[in-house]
Amino acid sequence: MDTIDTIKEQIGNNPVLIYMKGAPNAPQCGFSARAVQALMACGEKFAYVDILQNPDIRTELPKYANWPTFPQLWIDGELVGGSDIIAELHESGELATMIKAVAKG
Ligand SMILES: N[C@@H](CCC(=O)N[C@@H](CS)C(=O)NCC(=O)O)C(=O)O
Repeated sequence: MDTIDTIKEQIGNNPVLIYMKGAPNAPQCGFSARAVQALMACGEKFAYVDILQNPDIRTELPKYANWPTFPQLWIDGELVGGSDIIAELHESGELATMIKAVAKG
């Protein structure tokens, strides 16, 4: 499978998905750490892809998403944004609402 197909499958199969550096319990970048903390605070399950372990995705996703950096949060197949947007949505309470809506189908 080529990298873009892999990305499409990941985004399509996981209602809440974060592309990040490292893992949620061991983030390898402050931006990823901040983003994943906000996600964990919402209390729902989410999927992640460690782009440091997947260099092809690190190269291809920014072009596919038209978003240059990581982390990237995808909810219900749509790009939400990076750590700045995630932090804003978390502070306003919208992040939990968005995630709970998807988690409950
Ligand atoms: N303001 C950005 C900061 C994210 C950022 O600058 N990420 C950098 C450093 S982790 C990045 O992904 N660079 C490209 C790369 O490392 O492939 C956000 O809101 O997410």
